[in-house]
Amino acid sequence: MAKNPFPNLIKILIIMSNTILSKDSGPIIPTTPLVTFLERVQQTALKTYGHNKKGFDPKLYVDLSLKQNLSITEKAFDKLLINGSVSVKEFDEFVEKYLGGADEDLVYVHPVDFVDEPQDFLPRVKNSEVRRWALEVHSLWKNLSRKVSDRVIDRPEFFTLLPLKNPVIIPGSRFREVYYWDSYWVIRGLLASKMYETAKGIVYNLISLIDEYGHVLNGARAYYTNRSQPPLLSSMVIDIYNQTGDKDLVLKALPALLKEHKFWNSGIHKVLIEDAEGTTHTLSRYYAMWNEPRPESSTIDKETASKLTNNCKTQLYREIASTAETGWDFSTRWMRNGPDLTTLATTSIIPVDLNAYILKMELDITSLANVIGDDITASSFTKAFQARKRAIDSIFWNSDMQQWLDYWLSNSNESKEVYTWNASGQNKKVFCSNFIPLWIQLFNSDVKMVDEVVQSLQNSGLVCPAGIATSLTNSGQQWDFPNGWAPIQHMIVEGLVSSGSEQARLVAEDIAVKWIRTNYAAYKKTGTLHEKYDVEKCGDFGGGGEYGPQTGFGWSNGVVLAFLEEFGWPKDLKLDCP
Ligand SMILES: OC[C@H]1O[C@H](O[C@H]2O[C@H](CO)[C@@H](O)[C@H](O)[C@H]2O)[C@H](O)[C@@H](O)[C@@H]1O
Repeated sequence: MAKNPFPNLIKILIIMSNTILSKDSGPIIPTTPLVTFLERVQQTALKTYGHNKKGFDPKLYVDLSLKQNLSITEKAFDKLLINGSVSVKEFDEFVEKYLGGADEDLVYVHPVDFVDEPQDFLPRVKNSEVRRWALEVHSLWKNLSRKVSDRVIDRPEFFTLLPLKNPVIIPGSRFREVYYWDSYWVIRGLLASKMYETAKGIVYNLISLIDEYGHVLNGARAYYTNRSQPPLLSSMVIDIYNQTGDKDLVLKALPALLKEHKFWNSGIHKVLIEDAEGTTHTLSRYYAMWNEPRPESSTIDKETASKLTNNCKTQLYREIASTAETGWDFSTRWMRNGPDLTTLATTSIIPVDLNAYILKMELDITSLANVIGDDITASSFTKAFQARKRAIDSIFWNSDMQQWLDYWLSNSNESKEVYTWNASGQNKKVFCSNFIPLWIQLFNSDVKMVDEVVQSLQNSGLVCPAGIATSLTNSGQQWDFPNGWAPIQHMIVEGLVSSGSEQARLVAEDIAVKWIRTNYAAYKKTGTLHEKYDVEKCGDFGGGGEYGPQTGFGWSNGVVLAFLEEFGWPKDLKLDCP
């Protein structure tokens, strides 16, 4: 990674954070003075524009940069606010004079390995219309490719963007920086596009974040240092290795993956739970190191918490940030009383998908250690994945429902070091995450069992004309029906394919076709793939996301290309929705 904007400060603050305990007794990683200042600008913008500014996006303000030193800028800002409020004209003039635009820190870069038609591109796609469209999707990588501008490298303290060394692929729209778990599907697509250098560069960037912060950040911004996102780095590394055979990547990635594994299996992320047979298991949960409003959504979080007491506010802010760590921000999946956002209880849940991802990480670390002949690591991680397999079977599996269910930790257990499993702790509500273990060979090698789980998926109501929905609850939240529509269905599909069950493969292909068609419909309407869809009607998507029209969505590109690579396209099938 390039120069650290705050040389030793971040390290000192992280060390201090281990000892600072807030009222809700979790650790905190303090944010930077620049983020705190820009949050003030954000609050003032909302107050100044009021409801006159359509589509007010709080994130825009913490993505602005400084034109001169923070102290000079803050002085000018304080002077502006001397009477408590400011006119729209004065505020606009201040922003113009002192702050740089939100899109000036990452600049366009042509990906070095992009060619219009890669050799051996999607060999299974024979249908000429689909091939033409797939090449257009492939060319969308160019729209989403960025590198950190020279100004950020020269003056990192003026920016909230973190100075990553290699180019990145961004999700698009208001998400102007690289994101952790989005990068997994982006890389799957880049591999289909044969863009190996771009894919490796992204992985090296994520590794540099582990070197610097001990975990992969939610995204590459100073305000994301206090949380991670679903841990999929090992999957990115193994997928790239399987296609390129690059051992150097493995050598560089392995130490970082070991550090990341520790992050998810120690401190607040680690949970001990004793099952019905008296065996104690170690599992992991999401838990952000933050208990204030998320800087990028501060005005929204304050509004959400406005009716609570101060103690409850602190707790809610922790839950909100922890939910952002899940990647599913927000969903009734994390609420005690959906759709009431103030009842978020993410830190009290042991999630199925997180533990499946960590088991996958353990399997990947074992394989990667074998590649470089590190027998000690391979053998200790073999034990680790076997133990987590037993834990997942014991804590999450529900044989009546034939799926794996999130486990809710009971309040009455809170003061104990080891929680006690109780059948009533399993959340019986259906989410697509209940089927994520299928992605992993240890859970998909028994064809009879896979067929039963597939049956339960098909009966669940989650399989819609647009693919697999995230939940069955219509809460208005982004990760609930009918908005919730997750790229993680790619993992379910991949698991069904690798199970070897004929029936499962047919179901997988059907889901992939639905998903591709929906994205095609979105593309025809907007010239880009879309983040959100109406799961009830293939292709009739709802409204262009929360914050206006999208300009691309990296993970959708990735999943479309990965599905086309696996299944090709049936010759006479139409791309349009039926
Ligand atoms: O700005 C609010 C939140 O935005 C992000 O979450 C959403 O977009 C991400 C980028 O595509 C995606 O990874 C995530 O799953 C989405 O819910 C961000 O990750 C949150 O931390 C942030 O608070």
